[in-house]
Formats: sequence, structure tokens, C-alpha cells
Amino acid sequence: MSTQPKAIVVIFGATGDLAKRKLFPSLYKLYKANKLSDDFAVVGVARGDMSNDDFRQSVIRSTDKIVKGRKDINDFASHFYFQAADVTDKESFDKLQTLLHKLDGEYQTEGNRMFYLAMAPEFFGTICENLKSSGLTSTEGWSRVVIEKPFGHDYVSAKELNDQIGRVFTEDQVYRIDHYLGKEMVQNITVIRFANAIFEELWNNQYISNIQITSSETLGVEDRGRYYESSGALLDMVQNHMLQMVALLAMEPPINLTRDEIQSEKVKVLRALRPFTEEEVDDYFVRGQYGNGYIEDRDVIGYREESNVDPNSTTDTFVAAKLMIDNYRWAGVPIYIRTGKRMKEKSTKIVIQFKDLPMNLYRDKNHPHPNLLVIHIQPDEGMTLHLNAQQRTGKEDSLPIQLHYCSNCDDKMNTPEAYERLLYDCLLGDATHYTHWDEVSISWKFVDTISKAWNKNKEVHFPNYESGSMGPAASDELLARDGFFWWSVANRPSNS
Ligand SMILES: NC(=O)C1=CN([C@@H]2O[C@H](COP(=O)(O)OP(=O)(O)OC[C@H]3O[C@@H](n4cnc5c(N)ncnc54)[C@H](OP(=O)(O)O)[C@@H]3O)[C@@H](O)[C@H]2O)C=CC1
Ligand SMILES: O=C1O[C@H](COP(=O)(O)O)[C@@H](O)[C@H](O)[C@H]1O
Repeated sequence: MSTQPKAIVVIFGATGDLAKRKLFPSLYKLYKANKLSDDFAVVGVARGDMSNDDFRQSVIRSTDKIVKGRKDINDFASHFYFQAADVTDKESFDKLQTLLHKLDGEYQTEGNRMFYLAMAPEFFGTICENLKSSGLTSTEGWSRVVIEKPFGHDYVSAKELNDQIGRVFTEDQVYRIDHYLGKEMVQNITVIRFANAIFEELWNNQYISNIQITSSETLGVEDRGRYYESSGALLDMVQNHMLQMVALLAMEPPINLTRDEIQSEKVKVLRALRPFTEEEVDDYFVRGQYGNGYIEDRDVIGYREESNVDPNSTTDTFVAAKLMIDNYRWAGVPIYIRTGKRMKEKSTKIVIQFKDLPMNLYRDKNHPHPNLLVIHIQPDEGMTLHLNAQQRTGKEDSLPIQLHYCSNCDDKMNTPEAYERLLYDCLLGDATHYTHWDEVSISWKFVDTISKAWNKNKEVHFPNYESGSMGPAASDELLARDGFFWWSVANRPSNS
């Protein structure tokens, strides 16, 4: 298989935020890394009428933040073409077909096509149906479709969408993107587990006390209020990114590293998640909404004051939960997750807390120092092992130390960005780090119960956490009830 795939990438929604902020810069980085053949073309689709030159200037501007003074940027941009089209208008697709045939000839792309749906979800089904009816998917090369999130807003809508897409593309042609799966250290979760004897033997309820996953953001809802009002943190982050990290952390070792075997093991974890009745939800889930506050040296408004947000909104901008996986390996081990907007720091971390020794000769009874494995997903990418190794002078107590590995502390720009990795994977036909329908459907069924319970009970006292905090007090109480607390582990080693 060529590591410099030839293809035409068609980006529906090419004048949108995702295209400019993530897709064009990622394609440029692939081009810079010689991961794109010279035979590639990108066709941007949107309604606005734009010349190819204007579109190329838009692409160049979007890469500005990456590399200054780029000699090759004009050559890169010359591969971009704009096709004005309204995706609800079938005739638009005939014009697109004509352009793709022309470009197939000019760039010898062998009829290979990636259709990237960087548009609002309500258009996903329509685009797929029009791609088929216009013959755009009948090509001598391969054709793949990348579907952005949210993939539906509940199980029923996700199933309808999946059936609509399934009438055009086979499962192997469908790439449901969850960009967390493109992140360096999310991809390393299975490497840390399955390439290190010292961890795999301990990775179970015999040795692990609890697991904590935090994905906190300092950003508020920004200009996405219209979308977020009907999503909230539960559907925006938990149903996809958080549950995907749980699956990777808890899965059994696959028999090999093929997509099918890895996804098969992830599905087993999701199926073993303890289901809750609607009455039990509030015993295991905490919801929050940010109020005003002070963050990153400035005053910020609360969620209800944001644009396109109902002043009496009950949408959750924060979720904490205690998940239980009822299988032999994890029975009894709580997995705590929390995610939210307008929190104290932008960070995604996983903390594995190991059980205490039955008898610790050096234990400082007032300052327990259990062993922790911290997997830093972002902003630092790496891991820290918290051990007890030094003896305090003249005392029996031991001192905690940290072994720290950071893969991007010296050169943050070198680690491929998630979208860069995932775009390249799709061009290569590798769906390992994309989500399979089986994973998506189970995640929706699990989250639907929580969503229904919360929609039935709107008696919430929102806002219930200050911007700049780590969420509502109930999130701490969720762990305190079990004798635990959220570890506020630093991004970098310290001698605390
Ligand atoms: N932005 C982000 O950070 C993230 C976005 N996503 C997902 O990515 C997708 C795109 O998001 P985002 O870029 O923010 O959205 P935007 O609203 O910024 O962009 C939407 C794009 O779709 C085009 N468009 C809208 N209607 C039509 C139509 N009828 N025919 C053709 N083109 C149309 C718009 O151009 P025009 O109006 O000129 O036609 C524009 O290019 C969404 O599914 C979102 O959920 C997922 C994760 C993060
Ligand atoms: O999918 C999404 O993720 C982003 C956070 O992504 P990150 O890579 O910056 O951690 C979140 O802000 C957005 O609301 C959500 O849709």
C-alpha cells in the first residue's frame, strides 16, 4: 500500500470553522511531511460563490498559524478547487461530478475519493444520498466518507442516520471520526498497557483502586450555542470521547492490532458498562452548568448569558460520573469521568490509582501516597509514574517521587495533530482509530438513559459552578462517598 496515497478529497463545508481550523492545516502538514502524493486534489464545497484563487487564499490563511514564510504554500494551495453547491440541490452534484472527472485526469488520482462531511449533521444523510444518485460513489478507485460528530443525538436518530449512510456506503467505507482517537497519548493507551509487562499484570481489580478521567476546558461555548443547547456536555463529550477512552483503558488485549479485533474488544467493554435505570442516574451522574467567573486573567459571563443560549437553559456544560464495568477484570473498580467547559485548566488526563499495600512499613498515615500512573493526553503528552522511593531523614516515612515521560514537552509542533493523523489514516484505508457503528450504537443506548432522566427532571439549580473552578461540589462528593478524591496532578513533575 502506498504511503503517499493518490486521491481527491472533497470537503463539504469548506468555508466553515472545522475546515479552516483543522482540515486545511492538517492537509498542509501531511503535504509538508511528504505523506501526500503529488497526485492529490482537494475540492471545497459550500454555497457561497468563490473563485479558485479566493478559495486558495482562504486555505493559505488557515495555515498561517502553522508555518511562517512557507515557500511551498502556493504549490500546496494550487491543488485546491472550489465548487459552489447547495448540498440539498441534486443538480449541484452533477457539476461536482464533472469537476471530479476533470481532476481525476489532471492528477491521475485513479478515481480515489474521500468525501469529508464537515457540515451540520442534518445534512449528512442528504449528502450521502445525493453522492450516490449522482454516481459520485461509482468510481474505479476507492471511495470513503468521513462523518463528523455528532453522529445523531440519540440512539434512534443515530440508527436512522447510519441506515441512510448504509444505503450508500458499506461499513468499511464509513469513517466516523472521533478526533480524540487521533491524539498521540490516546493512541498510546493500548501501547502502555500491552507493551509493558509491569502494567498488564496489574491492570485489574486486584491491584487498581479506581480510575479517573478528566477532560476539562477553559473555553466556554463560544459561538456554538445553537448546537450546544441541544447537546450539552453529555452528548458533546461523554457519548464519544470519554466513553472511547474508557473502552481503550478497560479493553482486553486484542488477538492482534487489526481494526476489527481492537473494535471487537472495545465493544465488549461498552456492553459490560453497568446500565442505570432513570431513577438511579443521579446516584451515578452529576450535571453542572457554568456561571460567571474569572478565568485566564479575565472576567467571563455564565453560560446562560452566552449568545444563542436560553436565559433559563438547563443544558449541562459539565458532567461527572461513576461508571462500573461488570466483568471479571473490573468488577468493583469505579471509573470516574468528568468533563466540562469554563473549568480551571485546559487538560485531559487519566489517573490510574493503585491499591495500597496491605501493610506499608513506610506509610505516612497522614499523607497517603498510593502509586499513580498518570497518562497526560493534553496539553502535555506523556505519562508520570508516582512512586514512593526516598526515606525522609530521621523518619520512617517515605517520600513520593515521580518518573515523568513527556513526548511533546520539547517540541509541541512535532506531534502530529489528531486530525492530521486521522485524515492520513482514512487516505490509507486504515479505520483502526475511527469508530465502528457497534461502538456508536452502544454508547448512544447507554447515554440515552441519562439524557432521558435529565430531560424529565429540569429542576436543577443552575448555574452551579463558577467559571475557573473544577466543577460543582457534587462532583467531589461523588468520589468522597467512596473514600476517594479527584487527583489534581500537575502537568509536570514536582517534588511535592
Ligand atoms: N468546529 C469545530 O470545532 C467542530 C466541528 N465539528 C463538526 O463539524 C461539522 C462542521 O462544523 P463547523 O465547521 O463548525 O460548521 P460551520 O457552521 O462553521 O460551517 C458549516 C459549513 O457548511 C456550509 N453549508 C451550510 N449549509 C450548506 C448547504 N446547504 N450546502 C452546502 N454547504 C453548506 C457552510 O458554508 P455556506 O453557508 O457558505 O454554504 C460552511 O462551509 C459539524 O458537524 C460539527 O458538529 C465537530 C467537532 C468540532
Ligand atoms: O468534539 C469536541 O471536542 C472539543 C474539545 O476537543 P479538544 O481536542 O480541544 O480537547 C470540544 O471543545 C467541543 O465542544 C466538542 O464538540
